[in-house]
Amino acid sequence: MARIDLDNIRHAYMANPAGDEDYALKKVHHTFVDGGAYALLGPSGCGKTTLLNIISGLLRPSEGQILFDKRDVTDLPTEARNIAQVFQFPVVYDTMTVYDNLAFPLRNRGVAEDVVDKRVREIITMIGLEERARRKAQGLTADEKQKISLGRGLARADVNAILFDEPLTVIDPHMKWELRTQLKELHRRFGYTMVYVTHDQTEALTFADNVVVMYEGEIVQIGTPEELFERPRHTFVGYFIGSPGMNLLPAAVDGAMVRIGSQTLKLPGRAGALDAGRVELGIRPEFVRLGREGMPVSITKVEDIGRKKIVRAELEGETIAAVIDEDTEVPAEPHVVFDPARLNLYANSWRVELERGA
Ligand SMILES: Nc1ncnc2c1ncn2[C@@H]1O[C@H](COP(=O)(O)OP(=O)(O)OP(=O)(O)O)[C@@H](O)[C@H]1O
Repeated sequence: MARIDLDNIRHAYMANPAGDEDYALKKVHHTFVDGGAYALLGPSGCGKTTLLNIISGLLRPSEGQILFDKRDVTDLPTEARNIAQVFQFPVVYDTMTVYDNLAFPLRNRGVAEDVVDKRVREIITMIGLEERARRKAQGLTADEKQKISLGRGLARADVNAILFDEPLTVIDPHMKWELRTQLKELHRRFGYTMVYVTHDQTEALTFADNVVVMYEGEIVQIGTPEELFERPRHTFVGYFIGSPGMNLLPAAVDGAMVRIGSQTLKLPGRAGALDAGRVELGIRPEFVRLGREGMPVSITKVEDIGRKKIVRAELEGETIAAVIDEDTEVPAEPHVVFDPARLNLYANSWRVELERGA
């Protein structure tokens, strides 16, 4: 498998792009390490497929270079990049059996038949199609056909990378979970470099060690699920990851103190000089404590979500959410306290590193 370097990539679909807004990818400069499992996560239109197509060679970037193990492949077509791809909808040979479909990429490379057989049997078990092995793909359900596509993508161990573009869209919800778990297990066993496009945060967070969050043509953060939860680098990551997303409140900051409306709180460190612009305080709903002390709020809604409750409230004219245990009582005169260690500060949407020990 290979390390993939995206070296100052930009892409515009239009001729003669002028400003940043004309680029579907504004600037991407990142490395996918050899053997890493990455999920590209973001809302529709943020540039995930564009980036994946640049890696696979379906698209040549307007600017920048793409390197596989430090070798420039920017001008190489897909066939010359030695990658496996799994798309959103099944790509199978209807007249071939399930077994032959899975064997195809291996036989194509002249792999010995006994090796082919061992590998195909392994994959057929993984995708749960043992009983269909000798049947023609024609007549199988869309779900089963997509499992074959997925299996074909995993058949060869000598590819540089395996790229997945929303591969589980047509798979039923229960099987989705199972296939995701198996993909993760295969990654652990064989150390593939995998890039997996999805707009579903559960899918991204359960599949990948590293989640690449994209927003408006940029990578705003690459991190483990924990990092994205605890230290979102950008306000978009804060509210896109998590359910409900991070509370973001307009704020004014002075050293280690931050003001929201008439309330003043202490930050876990000092903020250096900030450029003028929008300053926001971020706190995850899980770290908002509801009780009789702290900042007064008025409650607008309480939703039961099983073992927890989501409380929606107004604080200093802003709407916030708190996630509390189901048996926590909502007091008559409610107040909230923010866990000071969990406060994040944002200037113009980007996280401000606080100077600790101040
Ligand atoms: N062939 C194309 N020609 C012109 N514009 C395009 C083309 N393909 C994509 N775009 C535009 O580029 C931007 C990024 O699209 P892209 O398909 O990469 O996003 P995405 O994150 O994969 O979205 P989705 O999840 O909906 O597939 C969008 O504004 C889209 O309209």
